[in-house]
Amino acid sequence: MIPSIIYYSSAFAPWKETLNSLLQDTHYDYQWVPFTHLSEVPVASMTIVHESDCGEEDHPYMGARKALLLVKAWSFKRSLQAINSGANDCIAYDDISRIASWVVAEQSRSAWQAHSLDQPSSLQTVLDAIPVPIFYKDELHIYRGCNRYFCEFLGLPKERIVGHSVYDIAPKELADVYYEADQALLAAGGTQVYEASVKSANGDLMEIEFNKAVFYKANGDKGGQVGAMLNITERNRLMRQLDKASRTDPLTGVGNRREFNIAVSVALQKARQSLRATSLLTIDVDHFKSVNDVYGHSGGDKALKFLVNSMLDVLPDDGRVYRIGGEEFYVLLPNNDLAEARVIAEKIRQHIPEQTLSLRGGELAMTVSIGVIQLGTELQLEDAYKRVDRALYEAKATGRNRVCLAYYDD
Ligand SMILES: Nc1nc2c(ncn2[C@@H]2O[C@H](COP(=O)(O)OP(=O)(O)OP(=O)(O)O)[C@@H](O)[C@H]2O)c(=O)[nH]1
Repeated sequence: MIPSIIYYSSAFAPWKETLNSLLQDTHYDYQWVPFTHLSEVPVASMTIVHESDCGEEDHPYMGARKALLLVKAWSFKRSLQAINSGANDCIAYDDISRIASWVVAEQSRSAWQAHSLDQPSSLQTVLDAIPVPIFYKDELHIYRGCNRYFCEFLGLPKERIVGHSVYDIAPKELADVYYEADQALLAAGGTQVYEASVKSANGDLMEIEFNKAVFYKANGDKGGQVGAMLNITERNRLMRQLDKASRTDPLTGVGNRREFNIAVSVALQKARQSLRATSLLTIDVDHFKSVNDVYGHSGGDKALKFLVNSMLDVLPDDGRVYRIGGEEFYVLLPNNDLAEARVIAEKIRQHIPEQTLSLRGGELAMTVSIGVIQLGTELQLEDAYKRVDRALYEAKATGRNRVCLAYYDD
């Protein structure tokens, strides 16, 4: 017969021989192994630990090691406290006959458990068929089951997971985080959904959506929690890609009106905090229709891209260009007042005609008309857009290739 191993902590050593002689009357063989810290003891072992050898940091390890806690002064309250902390049972250290019956009962229970774990269940087959890592833990945070994908995700065989605490399968820093989250969910009950970055067994960093729920025993007590880990890395990547596309002008690569609306709101908020002024230029290409007429639509497209690059040449580092309409652009200057914005607008106006683009059919040089306004609060934005449009119209009406300023007092 294979001897059953009993792990024991040092303060119990003087009582070991007395217990051993009692156990000799049973039909079992026992092997004794001393330990100094519970984490050294293999999971699912029979463990006898004296309270003087056990601190609070050992509690997460107790449940997975079927720890019998021996106490100096036994009371029902003390026993309950120990069991709630993860101990399998709690007995007075000198109550040797009770300790002996615990050892025998535990040994026979383990044999039954091992037997039932070997039996495949239909629930396990269902879990294994779901292509998402799934696990369940009892109220002491011990893994009681998981599916094939959970094992693959962790890169561990099932025997290394089931019956183990999170401290047995994850580094302590991570285990502390999981343990705390599990405790919070168990205390609150119900369900919990959150996203976290997790490293899989092959080292890939994945974005995971954890869906967890507390389950209850037949008597209504909390039994533990189940968790499913949805890999949302690809979904999030696509969402980020879609979001970027929805804010970008595909022709020129600069932001569109949607991106501008977000940017102007952020700029005004920052400007209020830093007491800096923010200004806006609205820029429209002069006689752009004739560019299309002469060089064709694709020539016009090239001209628009070229124009954006020419504007960027002379913008301050924090200035941003947005394409608002066909050949109309906004330039947001988050740290410039009206006077500074006017200087920048003039630079753009002069710089653009100096740039020539070679197109099939000839060399193209363009001019632009520009309206300039210093922005007020977010509430005044609609009014500001109207006013700066009027300034642009004035630039067009008074000969084009001009900069006109907009004010609030007209
Ligand atoms: N190639 C090209 N042309 C565009 C695009 N979007 C708008 N347009 C053209 O831009 C031209 C705008 O013409 P108008 O609004 O009449 O203005 P304009 O000719 O620039 O004249 P002013 O603004 O009055 O100086 C039209 O011919 C549009 O077809 C685009 O994405 N690509």
